[in-house]
Amino acid sequence: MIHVKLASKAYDVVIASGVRHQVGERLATIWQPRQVMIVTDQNVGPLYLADVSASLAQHGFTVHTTTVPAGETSKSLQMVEQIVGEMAAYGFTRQDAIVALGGGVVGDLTGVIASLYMRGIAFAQIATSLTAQVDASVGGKTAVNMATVKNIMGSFYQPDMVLIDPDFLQTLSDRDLVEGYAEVVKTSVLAGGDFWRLTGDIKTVAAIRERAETLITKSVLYKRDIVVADEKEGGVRKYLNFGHTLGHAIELMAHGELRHGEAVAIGMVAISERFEKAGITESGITALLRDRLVAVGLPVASPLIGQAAFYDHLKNDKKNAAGTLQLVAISVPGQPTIVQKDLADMPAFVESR
Ligand SMILES: NC(=O)c1ccc[n+]([C@@H]2O[C@H](COP(=O)([O-])OP(=O)(O)OC[C@H]3O[C@@H](n4cnc5c(N)ncnc54)[C@H](O)[C@@H]3O)[C@@H](O)[C@H]2O)c1
Ligand SMILES: O=C(O)C(=O)C[C@@H](O)[C@H](O)[C@H](O)COP(=O)(O)O
Ligand SMILES: [Zn+2]
Repeated sequence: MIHVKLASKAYDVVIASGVRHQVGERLATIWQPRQVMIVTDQNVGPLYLADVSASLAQHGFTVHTTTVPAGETSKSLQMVEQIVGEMAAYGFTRQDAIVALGGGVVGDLTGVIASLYMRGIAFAQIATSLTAQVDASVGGKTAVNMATVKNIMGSFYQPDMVLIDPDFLQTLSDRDLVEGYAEVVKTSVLAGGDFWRLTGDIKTVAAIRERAETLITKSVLYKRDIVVADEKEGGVRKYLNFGHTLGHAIELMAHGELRHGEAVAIGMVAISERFEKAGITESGITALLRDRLVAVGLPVASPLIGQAAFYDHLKNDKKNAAGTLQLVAISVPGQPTIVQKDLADMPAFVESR
């Protein structure tokens, strides 16, 4: 159990094999009986929705469910409106609750609805993908997309509880597992030390599966400490965006061909390469980073980088202030830093490797 204690709110992240069968009893420790809307997707629902619904019903909750199409397109305002409409039709009030059962897409979407419905209702995350378990379910970033801008609408809205069962990963495809592992590598290079050494030992997809619980725990602990220090990304939380400024541009330009973590893998290597050339990242770090990603089959390059549309997307980065981007660089593993760069200078910087 990892406790997240923020100024405004505190909650537990429970990481335990089998916790997927205890959803009702866990949530009954923090919530009175009430209506609960479970949001899931078309892949996760058939596998786990019946069990989770039954567990909640056994503990006195009145359960409703809604299932969205799997994939990034469900992170839309239209989906928010549809589910808010369903909740209103069931008579959900401020005393009721919403539960995300799925990966990062379902978690981000459900978080937006939780923060908007009657200006905010109780919210829990049951994280089923590696991305959700190591990153998305913790820290309260919620968001939906426009076709041309990633995560453009959202909020900081913390869950009341996060349940992470590593056994969910048994049904996750290798591609989706490896995508989540990109965020693990991100966190390990930010953290340095033992965590960075651990990802250096992982050479196969099987090894990710074998070490999943350790990787989840280390990732959540690191993210917890960052979020507690800086909930709303005024300072150190920006580090969690390593690889994302370029990664989000690549993800959008790939029109669904690349998963979030795959684009972040490309983004991390691209930015690290440029900062190494500029002498900000110690020589040799990019190769170490690239090797870890390549070992498990992640992409590390893309012809999309440097195309005209690529520079257009950079201006939508949330770390853009008055035309100056704040880019995350790694000096050495364990020592991230922010480097300011004018948007106008980005083409030269990107061409500089
Ligand atoms: N809020 C945050 O801090 C944060 C952090 C990282 C990523 N994200 C967001 O998360 C999203 C990516 O998350 P994701 O990689 O989980 O994508 P996803 O939610 O689309 O899940 C990936 C695929 O795996 C399936 N799936 C999930 N769990 C499964 C299971 N146990 N068994 C079988 N199939 C399963 C899903 O149906 C989907 O097809 C992106 O939108 C990204 O922007 C948010
Ligand atoms: O929790 C955070 O803070 C992160 O930046 C985690 C990222 O992995 C995640 O992809 C996040 O959604 C990116 O947020 P954005 O602010 O760049 O939209
Ligand atoms: Zn991410």
